[in-house]
Amino acid sequence: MDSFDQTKAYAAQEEGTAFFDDGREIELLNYMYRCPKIVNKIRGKPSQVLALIDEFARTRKYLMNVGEDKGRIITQLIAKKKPQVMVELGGYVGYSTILFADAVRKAGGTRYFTLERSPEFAAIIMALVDLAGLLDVVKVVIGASDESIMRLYSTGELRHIDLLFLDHYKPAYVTDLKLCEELGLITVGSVLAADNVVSPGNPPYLEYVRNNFKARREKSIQSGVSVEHYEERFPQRNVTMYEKKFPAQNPNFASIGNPDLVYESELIKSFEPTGVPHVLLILLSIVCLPITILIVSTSLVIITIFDLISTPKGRRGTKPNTTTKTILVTGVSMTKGLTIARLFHQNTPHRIIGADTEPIPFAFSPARFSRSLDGFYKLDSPLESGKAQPYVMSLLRVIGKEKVDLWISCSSVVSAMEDAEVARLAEQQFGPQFKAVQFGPEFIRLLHQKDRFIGHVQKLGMLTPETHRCESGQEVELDLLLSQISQQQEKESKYFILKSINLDDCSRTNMTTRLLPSGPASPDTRSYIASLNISHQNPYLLQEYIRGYEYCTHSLVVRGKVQCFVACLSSDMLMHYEAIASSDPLSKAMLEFTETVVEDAGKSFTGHLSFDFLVKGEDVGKELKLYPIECNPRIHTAVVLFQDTKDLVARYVGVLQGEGYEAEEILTPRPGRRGQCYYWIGHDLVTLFTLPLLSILFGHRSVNSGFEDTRTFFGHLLTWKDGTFQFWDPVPFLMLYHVYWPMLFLESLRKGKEWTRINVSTTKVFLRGK
Ligand SMILES: C[S@@+](CC[C@H](N)C(=O)[O-])C[C@H]1O[C@@H](n2cnc3c(N)ncnc32)[C@H](O)[C@@H]1O
Repeated sequence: MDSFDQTKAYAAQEEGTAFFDDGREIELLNYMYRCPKIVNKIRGKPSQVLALIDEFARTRKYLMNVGEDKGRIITQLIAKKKPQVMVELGGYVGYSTILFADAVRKAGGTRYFTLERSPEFAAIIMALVDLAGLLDVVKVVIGASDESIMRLYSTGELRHIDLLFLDHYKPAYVTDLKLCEELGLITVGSVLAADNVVSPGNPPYLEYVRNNFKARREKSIQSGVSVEHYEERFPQRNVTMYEKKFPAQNPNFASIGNPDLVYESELIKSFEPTGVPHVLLILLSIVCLPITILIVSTSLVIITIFDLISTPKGRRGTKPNTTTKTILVTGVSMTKGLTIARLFHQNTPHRIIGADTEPIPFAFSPARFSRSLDGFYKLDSPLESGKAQPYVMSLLRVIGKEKVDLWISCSSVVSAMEDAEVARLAEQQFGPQFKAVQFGPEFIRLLHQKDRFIGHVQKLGMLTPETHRCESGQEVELDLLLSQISQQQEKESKYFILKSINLDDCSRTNMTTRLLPSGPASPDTRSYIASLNISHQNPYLLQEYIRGYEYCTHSLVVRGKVQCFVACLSSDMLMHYEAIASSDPLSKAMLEFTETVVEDAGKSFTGHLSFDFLVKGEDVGKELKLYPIECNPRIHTAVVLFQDTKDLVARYVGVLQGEGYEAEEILTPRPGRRGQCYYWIGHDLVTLFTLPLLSILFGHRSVNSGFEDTRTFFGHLLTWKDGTFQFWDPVPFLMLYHVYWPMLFLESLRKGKEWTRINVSTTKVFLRGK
């Protein structure tokens, strides 16, 4: 972001409410018209009218205008989105009206509505808009915003809003937005720009536009169509700001909004989890270090005493005998791998070897320090070298050197194909005594790629979202059109999203998705499609957008039989996992789907398998419809739900035993002492504790809403289970938060990169270059 030019600063904003409506607006009007020569010079020239308003605000009195800096962000948005119709809530003296209406006209737009409650201010807007020569596009609408919206809608003057700028009474942002949604003025493709949502803050607005479909649906069911008041969630000064001028600011219309609309949101100048400065996170790690040391040393002392007084159960020091096997677990830096290694350590006499890549020197894998491992190997990363060979070779070397009997592959998406190749090569090289929990290359090729997987599910005769593989922008447009023609009988119109087929999970997080309506592509849709550079080398999947909850599953398959299974609500961003009861019809339906895929694959199918589904019809009495959207033929973090299920190891050991040893009954997670909810404290500490606290401190959030998050944080701390911390094996936790992450943050600081997303459970950080 460019730095702010101090010479352009407005006069300081006066304390209290006396920074507007004290005669200064009329003073401004006189200032603008004080000299006929100046008036003639600036008439019809919006930029010069704005320059004179800026001059007044700099040299005379402060004005609560959007200003040059923030104004530029919106004019750039206008140039990009080219709205035909733009609406502004809160016009004041017309600064933003002139700036944006000029930009809209230049971008080919035809109408700019500015809604201003004060008749005096509205009169000033009219006078200045006239001076700027913009009366042909601008319509000044006097009255409370919701009444004006309703009137413009019912008279037919306003049918659709392409761009909505919210800059009026903060508690009315959500109620007005909902009204626009319900009236169909805001639809898919509409763009919202809201001022002051970060500072002084507008939590209800941010919450509303950022809620996913599920949260919006729940919220809309809870609040129904009652008139919502958000005043208590704002600092007093935001609520009373216009009190003198408009004593009552209650919403006049109860609106449910349109819960089916999901917004993409972007914060400019933010205090959000995404991109929290590395320094802050390093500081947090330092501040928490004494507490972690206290907890870890206490558990170490207790374990040592316990080990001394009890008959040693551990296998360290005991000589391996013929029944002791060597188990290799890859991906042990991630919670999923560590969970498997720990379960083996606690419940079998076998030797456990861990292996994983380490992104930079000194960012030691936390698993190196786990009591569960008898050895650790660093693998060459396929990401760093850009080649599969070094990774494959390093893994084969470990298998050979350690004479591994069973390899449990828990690696991540970046080595999906490589792991399958290692399994094939190792079976050839080390003979039938070597076994792997890893599907072979033929299965990975079928399931890993999104389009092949959907095709395969269709072949099995199961439901899928409408999906098209597209190798050019024209193909996308044609498919959107054909879809509309084929669905003319249906009441509901379909929306689509575009997913890159080549992108892996890491790149996917940086991808912005847009909802595309079926039918002829609008210029906006067309330019979005063009921006993706879809080609034969860069194919995309045009997939029907299913409005529903997203679920994921995890299963272990041995020789074509499902051995363990769990389903939960997708929680990629929240990092909270809670199992759905195996008796739940939804869980049963997902298991049935899994079994159909597994059965089709036959007896050579051994590995971890997980699916992502979107689900429609969960309401009582409706037909449940599962739409598989992706298959991940590898272990899922949801395996953490098996942390207290010791029978799981027997299912893995079954791989070493011959055919016929597979259990008939499918294992589901056994609830631990703290139930079946897992979280990662590092994630919650930042998102639910530190950031809300900082936001309150900087006045970005009201105390009430900030404390709501803090309460949730303590609730998790007391009743949920951390994915990494185990009392008998506490050092990986210490290393994760006080060595691994700080090293990674220091490295990204050195490289000048910002992070966009952190996954504490998989120890992955996604960076964006500056
Ligand atoms: C921050 S100022 C707008 C500044 C303006 N957008 C600009 O940048 O030049 C907020 C304006 O919203 C108006 N306002 C407050 N409550 C309103 C409501 N319910 N409906 C319409 N306007 C309202 C106030 O009178 C004030 O003029």
